[in-house]
Amino acid sequence: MVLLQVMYTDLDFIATFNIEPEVLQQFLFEVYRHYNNIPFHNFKHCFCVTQMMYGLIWLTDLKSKMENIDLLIMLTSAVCHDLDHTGYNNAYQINARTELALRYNDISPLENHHCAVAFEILETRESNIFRNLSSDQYKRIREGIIKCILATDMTRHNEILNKFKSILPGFDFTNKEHKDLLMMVLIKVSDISNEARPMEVAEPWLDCLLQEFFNQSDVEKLKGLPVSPFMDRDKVTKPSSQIGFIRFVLLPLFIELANLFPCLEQHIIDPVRKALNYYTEMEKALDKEKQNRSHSESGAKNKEAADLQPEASKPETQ
Ligand SMILES: Nc1nc2c(ncn2[C@@H]2O[C@@H]3COP(=O)(O)O[C@H]3[C@H]2O)c(=O)[nH]1
Ligand SMILES: [Zn+2]
Repeated sequence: MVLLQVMYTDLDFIATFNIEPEVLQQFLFEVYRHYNNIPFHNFKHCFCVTQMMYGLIWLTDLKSKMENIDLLIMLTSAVCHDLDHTGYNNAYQINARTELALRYNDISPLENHHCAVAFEILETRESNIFRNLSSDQYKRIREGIIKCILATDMTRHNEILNKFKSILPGFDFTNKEHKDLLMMVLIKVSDISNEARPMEVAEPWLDCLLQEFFNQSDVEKLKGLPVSPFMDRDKVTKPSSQIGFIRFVLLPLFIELANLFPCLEQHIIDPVRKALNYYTEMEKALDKEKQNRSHSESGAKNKEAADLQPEASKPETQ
């Protein structure tokens, strides 16, 4: 929590937006309290995503390209983006007809909820870090945070990526539509950036994600609900989960962002390519192990069959 405070201070938010330190502390404490103790979507995930956003802001020198209020929107969106996640994704919410799905009519139920919880925290004066801003500024921040948090729904991934691609050739930091899309891409990149971290950090995060996935699919099986194949413990392995995700989701997104900010190539694309190699090797090793196992199993079966044959029909041994 202290480190998050440092990020707000470091980016000059405290001074620019007149945020009192006790209010920031109270806000961050409320945020902390509203993350659940679940394997993946917990406060540590919130911290990692915020830290990545903070790192990206500095690496791309966004301070010189965007207004401070936009940076405040991005960092606060990262902090709040998974508030009160219960460990069950939107597909589950919709299929199980949970309270959230009913409340939000199946439209990004989780993301709508994360955002609503954020603004509930901000409704309390003691934890409202925006309380010294004008109503126009508050309005702009609210609109921005809603846009950013709702952009983290992965069912909108292609829509957002394609729009971003289409504006990239003439990207203009003074164009609101362009800036909004960049902010959405930045939170998306931060949200799914674990594989850009060192392997010792990334792999345990994958274990946590799979634990949450498997838990969901176990419950879905018990309740007779549809099970997503990428969450099924009988179908998924670590490499099978990561190879497709890195190839078809991470790299295409990260490459577009690096088109705008070439310095990111070394920071986010190189490590992700390394991770892809790592999981490809792991896949090969698993395949080999599987082959060996099936060979030895079929060898054992043959031997069993041979042992069951009558003496006369057994092959001659020398
Ligand atoms: N397979 C895989 N999925 C991921 C990884 N990181 C994030 N995701 C998925 O991307 C989603 C982003 O939004 P959520 O946090 O709701 O849930 C996340 C996961 O479903 C990863 O490293 N591997
Ligand atoms: Zn997240």
